[in-house]
Amino acid sequence: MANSWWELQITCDPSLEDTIFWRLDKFGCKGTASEKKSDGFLVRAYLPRSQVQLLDLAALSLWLRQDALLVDMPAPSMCWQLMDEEDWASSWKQYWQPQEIGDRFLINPAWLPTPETERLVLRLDPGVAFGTGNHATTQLCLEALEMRIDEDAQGEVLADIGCGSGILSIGALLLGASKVYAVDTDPLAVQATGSNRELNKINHESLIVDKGSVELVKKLSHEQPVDGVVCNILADVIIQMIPHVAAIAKPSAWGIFSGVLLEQAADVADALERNGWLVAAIWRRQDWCCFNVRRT
Ligand SMILES: C[S@@+](CC[C@H](N)C(=O)[O-])C[C@H]1O[C@@H](n2cnc3c(N)ncnc32)[C@H](O)[C@@H]1O
Repeated sequence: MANSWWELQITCDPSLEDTIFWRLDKFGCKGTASEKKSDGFLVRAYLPRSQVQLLDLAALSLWLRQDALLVDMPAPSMCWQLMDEEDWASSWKQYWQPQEIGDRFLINPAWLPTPETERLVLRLDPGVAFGTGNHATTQLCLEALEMRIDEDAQGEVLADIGCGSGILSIGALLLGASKVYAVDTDPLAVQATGSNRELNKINHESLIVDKGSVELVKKLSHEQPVDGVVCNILADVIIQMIPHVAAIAKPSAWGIFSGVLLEQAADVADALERNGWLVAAIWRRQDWCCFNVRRT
C-alpha cells in the first residue's frame, strides 16, 4: 500500500469527544468524524502512514487514557488499521451530513445535492484539511462572523489565518465580505481552500489563498490593512501570533480568535490585551472558547 493511511478508531464516553478531537488535531490527524453508538461515541481519525510509526500510535493511545483520567472519566479504547488512499478518501464521507450552523449557514457536503433552504449554503469538500463545521471552534467562528458581518459591515476585507478547508473565508464572503486573504502553513489546506472556492463559485480576486501565515497577509494585501481577522488555531500559536496581527489590521479592526481551550483563555486574553485588543466577548461551547475582540 504505497499511499496508505492509518485509520484510528476510538470508543469513548460522549463527554470526552472534544478533548479527543483536540488531542487528535494536535497529533496531526486529518478528517476526524464521530458517530453515536449504543455504548458511547466512536471517533474516527486518519493519518498518512508515512507520518507516524506504531510507537507514536501507542503513545497517542496513552495520552488519550491520561486525558480521560485527569477528568475522572473512563479511559477510551483505541485501535488502528491501515487502509489505502482510495478507501480513506471515501470512508469518513459517509458519516458527514448537512449541518445548520448559527442563524444563517447550512454546510453541505459537496457530494450531496443542495437542499432548498433560506440559509446561505456553504458547499464543502475539506479533503484532508480541517474544517467541516463539525468542530465547536469552527462553529463559534461562523456564528461570530454572522454577528460581525451584518448590514453595516458589507464589503469588508478580512484575513483568515489558518484557513484549513476555507470554511470561514467562504462563510465571510457569503455574508457580504468583499475580499478575504486566506493563509495556512499546510499546503493541503491551501489546496482544499482553492477547490472549495471553485465549488462555491467564488472568484479568485475575492478569495486569495496562499501558503504561509500572518506575515504573508501583509504581502498579499500590498500592506493595505484589513477590517477584520479570523483565526481558529490552537492557543499557543495564537499567543505567538498576536503581536504580529496589528501590522495587518486597521486601527478600528475587529478580530475573532478561536481554538482556545477554557483553561487557556486567561493566557490568550492577557496576550490580546497586552497587544492593544479589547476583549468584547468570550463565547463558549463545550471545552472551547472564542474571543470577539476589537483594536483599542
Ligand atoms: C483548527 S484548523 C482551522 C481550520 C478552519 N479555519 C476552521 O475554522 O475550521 C487550524 C489550521 O491552522 C493551520 N495552522 C497552524 N499553525 C498555523 C500558523 N502558524 N499559521 C497559519 N496557519 C496555521 C493548520 O494547518 C490548520 O489548517
